Amino acid sequence: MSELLEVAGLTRAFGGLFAARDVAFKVADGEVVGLIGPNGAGKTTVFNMIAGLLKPTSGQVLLGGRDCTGLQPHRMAQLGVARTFQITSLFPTLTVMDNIRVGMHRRMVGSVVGALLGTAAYRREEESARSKARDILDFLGMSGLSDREAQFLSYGDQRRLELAIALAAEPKLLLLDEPAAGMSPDESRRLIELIGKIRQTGVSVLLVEHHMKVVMGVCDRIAVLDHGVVIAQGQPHEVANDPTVIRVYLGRETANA
Ligand SMILES: Nc1ncnc2c1ncn2[C@@H]1O[C@H](COP(=O)(O)OP(=O)(O)OP(=O)(O)O)[C@@H](O)[C@H]1O
Repeated sequence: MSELLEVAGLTRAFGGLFAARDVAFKVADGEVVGLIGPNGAGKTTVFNMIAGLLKPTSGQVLLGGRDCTGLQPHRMAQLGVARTFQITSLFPTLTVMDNIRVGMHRRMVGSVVGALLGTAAYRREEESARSKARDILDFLGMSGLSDREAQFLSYGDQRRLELAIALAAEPKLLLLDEPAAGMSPDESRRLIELIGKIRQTGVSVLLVEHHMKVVMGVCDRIAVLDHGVVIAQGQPHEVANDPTVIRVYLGRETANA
C-alpha cells in the first residue's frame, strides 16, 4: 500500500503551550487510522492542521508525497481531503437530498447564470448531481430518507447525513471528528460497518474518536497522543496492550469501552 497522508514533525504552539509537538504518522491508501488520546491531548489540533484549518508552527503535511502544509481548507478539499462537519452545519429545513446537493454545489462547474437560465448544461449537471447523491444515499442505506427534512432525522441519521455530504466530495482521505459522539450502541455498530464499507471503496480514513469500541472495531492502526506527543502507534491490539497507553488512560480518564 502506498502512503496517502504523511505528517512529519507536526508542531503547533499556542503561546508557551505545545498542543502538538513533533507528531509523525502515516495513513496508507484505503487504511483506517485512529487518532486517540485523553482530553486535551492534541487530537483536534492535529486534525485541524491536516484539514487546513490551523497553520502548523512547524512540520509537514504531505498528501500523496506532495507538500500541502498550511494550505487553506478549500485547497485541501480540492486535493481530496473531506471532513465531516458538525450537525449544526446541516440545513434543518432542507431535505436530505437537498443538503447533499448544497454540499456539492460549491464544486459544480455550472454558473449561477446557467441555473437562472435553466441551460441544458446546468440541467445535465444537476441531474448527474442528483444521481450521485442517490448512489451515496443508497451506499449509506439512507435511500428511504431522501425527501425527509434534516430536522426530522434521528441523531444517528443526521450524523450519517454528514458522512453523505463528505462522501459527495469524492474524497481520497476522509477526516472523521468523533463520529460516534452521542450515538447509541446500535448506531455505533452501524457506524463501524459503514466505515468498513467506505474503506472497501479505497478511501482512507483518519478517525478522531473517544469511543474505544468504535476505534478498536474499525482501525487498522492507531496513533495515541498525550500532551501533544505521540506516545504509541501500531495495530489496535499493540496499542491496547502498551503499558504507557494503559497508564495514560487509567490515570487520566475512564476509557469508554
Ligand atoms: N486556540 C487555542 N488557543 C490556546 N490553546 C489551545 C487552542 N486550541 C487548543 N488549545 C490547547 O491545546 C491543547 C490540545 O487541545 P486539543 O483540542 O487539540 O485536544 P483534544 O485531544 O482534541 O481534546 P478533546 O478530546 O478534549 O477534544 C489543550 O491544552 C488545549 O487547551
